[in-house]
Amino acid sequence: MKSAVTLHNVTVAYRQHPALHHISGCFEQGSLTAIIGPNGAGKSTLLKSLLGLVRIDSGHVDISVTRKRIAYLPQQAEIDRGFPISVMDCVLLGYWQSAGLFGGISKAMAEKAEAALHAVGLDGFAERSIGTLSAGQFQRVLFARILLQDAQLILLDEPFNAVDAKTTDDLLAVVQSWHVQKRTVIAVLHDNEQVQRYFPQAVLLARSLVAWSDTATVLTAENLRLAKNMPEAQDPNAPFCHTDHVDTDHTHSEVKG
Ligand SMILES: Nc1ncnc2c1ncn2[C@@H]1O[C@H](COP(=O)(O)OP(=O)(O)OP(=O)(O)O)[C@@H](O)[C@H]1O
Repeated sequence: MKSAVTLHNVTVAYRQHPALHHISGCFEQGSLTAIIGPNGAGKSTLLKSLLGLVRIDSGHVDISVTRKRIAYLPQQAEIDRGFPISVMDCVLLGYWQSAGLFGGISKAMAEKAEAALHAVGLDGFAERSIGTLSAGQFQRVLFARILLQDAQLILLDEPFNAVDAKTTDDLLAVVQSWHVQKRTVIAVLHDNEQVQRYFPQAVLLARSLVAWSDTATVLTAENLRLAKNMPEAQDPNAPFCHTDHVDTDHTHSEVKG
C-alpha cells in the first residue's frame, strides 16, 4: 500500500507548549481513519498541520497528493455563517480550486451541484441563505461541497458534532462512499462506538501518540486509560521539549503541487 500522508516525528507547539509531540505514522492511500483522544489532545492540530495552517516546530509531513485534491471540513464553530450566500453558491465554492473564484460555472457543473444537494438530502434548499439553516442542514451543505471537489484526501474535523442521528447516518453513508471510491479520509471523532463500527483505522492521541493501527487494536481499555490520564494539555509551566532537535530545513508540510 502507498502512503497518502506520512508524519515524521512531528511536533507542533502553541506559545512554546507542545500540542502534538513527536508524532510519526502513515495514512495509507484509500484508508479511512478516525483521530480520537480527549479534549486538547491535539486532534484538530494534527489536521491543521497537514494543511499548513499551523507551523510545524520540528519534524515534517509528506503528502502525496496535490493541494488542489485536498478537501477540509473545519469544526462548525470555526465557520462564519454570517456571509449572505445561498446554499447553491456555497456548494459551488467546491469548484473554486479547479475553476478559480471568478471562473464560469458550466451547465454540467451546476447539474453536478444539484446532484450533490440531492445526495445529501437537500432537494429544494438551493436558494435558501446558509444563515437560515440548522446546524445539521449546514453540515449537509458542506458535505455536498466536498462531493464537488473530487478530493483524494478528505480531512473532517468533528463532522457529526451537533448533528442528529438521521443526519449522522446519512453523512456516514457519504463517508463510506468516499472510502469505496478509494479516497483517503481522516476524521476527528469523539464517539468510540461509531469509530468501531465505521472506521477501520484509528489514531489515538494524547498530545503524544498512544496508538495508531486498526481500530480494534487501538480501542483497548488500556489505551483509552492511558489517553485519559494525559498530562494537562495547557500546563503553562511545561517545558517545550528538551529532546527536540529543530531542523530548520525540514520544519514544514510537504505537499505536492
Ligand atoms: N491557536 C491556539 N493558540 C494556543 N493554544 C492552542 C491554539 N489552538 C489549540 N491550542 C491548544 O492546543 C491543544 C490542542 O488543541 P486541539 O484543538 O488540537 O485539541 P483537540 O484534540 O482537537 O481538542 P477538542 O477535542 O477539544 O476539539 C489544546 O490544549 C489547545 O488549548
